[in-house]
Order: sequence, then C-alpha cells, then structure tokens
Amino acid sequence: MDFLNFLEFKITDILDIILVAILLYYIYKLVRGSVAINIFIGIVIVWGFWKLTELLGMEMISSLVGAFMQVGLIALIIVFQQEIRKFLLMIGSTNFANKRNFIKHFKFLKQDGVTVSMDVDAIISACKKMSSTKTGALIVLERNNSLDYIKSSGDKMHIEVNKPILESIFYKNSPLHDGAAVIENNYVVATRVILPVSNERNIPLRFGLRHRAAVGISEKTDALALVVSEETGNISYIKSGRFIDFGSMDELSSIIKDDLID
Ligand SMILES: Nc1ncnc2c1ncn2[C@@H]1O[C@H](COP(=O)(O)OP(=O)(O)OP(=O)(O)O)[C@@H](O)[C@H]1O
Repeated sequence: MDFLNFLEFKITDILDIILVAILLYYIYKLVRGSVAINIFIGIVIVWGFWKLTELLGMEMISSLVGAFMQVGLIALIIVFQQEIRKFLLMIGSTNFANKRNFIKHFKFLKQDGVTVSMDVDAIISACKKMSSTKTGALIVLERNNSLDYIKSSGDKMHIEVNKPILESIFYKNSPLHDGAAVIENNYVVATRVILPVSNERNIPLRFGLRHRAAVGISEKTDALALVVSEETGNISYIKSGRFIDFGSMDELSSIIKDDLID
C-alpha cells in the first residue's frame, strides 16, 4: 500500500533520528538557562508561522517571511556565535581515546578493571576541614571533556592531590585561594582558574558567583564541581548544572566515585 510507504524504515533513517536527537540535546544543553533559549524559541515560532502561511497559500506574507528565513542562517551564526563556539569546543575537547570514556560506551561489559585514580577521600576530607573553618573553596574535577582552554585563565601546576595541599591552596591568605582549582586524574593541574558563570535563573539568590561558576562549568562540560561556602561553610556538589543532594560525607564520597567511573 502506497500510503504506508512512509512506514518503511531504513537503518539510515534510525541513525538520522538518533543524530538529530543528539544534536537537539546538545543545543538544548548549550542554550539552557541563557537568553539564547528565548531566541531559539523565537526562531521556531517564526519558522512555524512561515510553514503555516505556505500551507494556507498566503503567498505575499510567506514569501516575505521566507526571504527573512533565507538570510536567517547568517543571522543565526551571528546570534549564536558564542554557543556555536562552545559547541565546537565541547566536541573538539572530548577525549574519545580515554580508556574510561571508551569503556563507558560499553557499560554492559564488566567494569571490574576500572578504578578511580583520584583520591576522592582526600578531597572530601579537605572540604570537610575547610567547611569547619568556613574557608571558601571551588574545586573542579575533570572527567572526559578537556578543560585546557579554561585552565589557561589560571596558573598551571602539577601537584599530587592530598588534604594539606588543597587546604593550603584555599587558605584565606594564600595567593592561590581565588578562583577555582582544577583536578585532573590525581593532580591539581591549575589554580586561580576563572570559570564560565551560569546564567541559570533558577539558582537560589543566596548562592553567589562561586556557586554560579561551579554550575557554569558543569553545564558546559562534563566536569564535576565541589564548593565550600565561605559564608555558611556548606559543601555543595554540582553535576550537569544541578546541585546533587547527599546525606553524609561518606555518601558524597561514594556518589563522586561513581560519577568518576560513569
Ligand atoms: N567565574 C569565577 N570562576 C572562579 N571562581 C570565581 C568566579 N567568580 C567568583 N569566584 C570565586 O568566588 C569568590 C566570590 O564568591 P561569592 O561570595 O560571590 O560567591 P558565593 O557563591 O556567595 O560563595 P560563598 O558562599 O563562599 O560566599 C571569589 O572570591 C572567587 O574566588
């Protein structure tokens, strides 16, 4: 039956749908919480209106909107310049050759061989100590996305992670305490790093720039962030732009270990 032809699915159609879904997901991830989401919705509305006028045969208005949409691609590149840049950076900085990342794609396989190389317990106990002394801290744990372009805003270094090192970095009178410290594998690889600040409007007002920066980096990359508030001493754990709840420090430690394997 001819009218059922559209039901004939080829393997390339499925691949096509998956690719479009992935693309839309990444676009959503990039524009979420920023003003770009409103522009994106605006474009979808204009495009819908254009298609409707075409369907109804309203030639004058549809050719007018059509002409606008044709130059739209250039306009889109200009308007979404920042987002396109971040998107390309996100793709370009994903380390597909990373062993952990590679195994992750085969989750159904046994993961016995995968261990967390980061000393999460040392990081957590440093946070606990800094929390008790109300020492502000912002720690970024690198995963699969490379943070090289962000690290360059701070001071590069290579120090093995341990509790006293982290405490001394964020010690109030330390010249390194400002900004974020980035940890890769089990090394502090950069300090005084300036992170992209999130524009998300749903972040409660009590959280300032330190927390917004933690949300920002976890939105734009797959990095994890830990914040110790200077004001309250509270510890926050942020992943994929969201504050993750935890009941105790032991629970936090095991959540982070799981996330580092994930
Ligand atoms: N974009 C950024 N990247 C990295 N660190 C930042 C950034 N913006 C602010 N910070 C750090 O946060 C500190 C200021 O924190 P602020 O008081 O605004 O945040 P907060 O979320 O209220 O944290 P706290 O609860 O500790 O006060 C700065 O001194 C700086 O060290």
